[in-house]
Amino acid sequence: MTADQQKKAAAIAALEYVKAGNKVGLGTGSTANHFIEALAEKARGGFDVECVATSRASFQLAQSLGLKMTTLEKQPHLDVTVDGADEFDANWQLIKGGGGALLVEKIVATSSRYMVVIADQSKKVNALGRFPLPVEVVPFGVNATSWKIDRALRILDLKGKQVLRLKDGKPFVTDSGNAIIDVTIGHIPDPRRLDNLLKSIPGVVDHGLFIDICGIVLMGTDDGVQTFRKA
Ligand SMILES: O=C[C@H](O)[C@H](O)[C@H](O)COP(=O)(O)O
Repeated sequence: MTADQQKKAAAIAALEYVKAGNKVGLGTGSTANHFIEALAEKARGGFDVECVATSRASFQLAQSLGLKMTTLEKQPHLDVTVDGADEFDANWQLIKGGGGALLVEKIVATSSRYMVVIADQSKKVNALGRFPLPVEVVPFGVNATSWKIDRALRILDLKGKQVLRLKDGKPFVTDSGNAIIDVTIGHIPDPRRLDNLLKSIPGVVDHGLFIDICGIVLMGTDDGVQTFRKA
């Protein structure tokens, strides 16, 4: 199976976690797109759900496929969010934000009774940190914020190589109007502590560590979809 086929298999398996009448958070990215397509197909058959998207791209896709859309303002409590991830570990901790949607994804996921992550098997890691950690920052004072990120890493005896994310040669702008600094760290021994330290920096809006947010991971493999579920 290709990685994309694994993503699709996981996305289809996630349909089982959505019940008729549910308010559903729709993730962002190539894996989440498979889920949006699968859910839209089910909805065309009369399955009634209302969805909140985590990005403009997901909103457009979902709407174009006929899914009934709402907003978190109108529906602040969702039943389930289904989203992809850049990495997940054995404790259901994640790194997300490769597509730049981490802030809204985290708001939507934490407004849901539970979050289901769908992934191909390349996303499973022994320890978080192989994927550069996306940190969403306010554009004002970005160099000062970057220095404070460095200081936070040093407190944990970590070093990180920071790169301002670009798109078409210009700073990438998130749906919320912020910039992203991608921080290559390597093995993150204490993601929870890093989460707290980064969140305490003025100028950091949020970051891609999703700690204690996800309870179920569905991973596509060559032998079918494997379920990792928190007890
Ligand atoms: O910002 C983007 C999201 O966090 C994505 O869910 C994540 O990057 C995984 O994307 P993909 O499913 O395309 O690998």
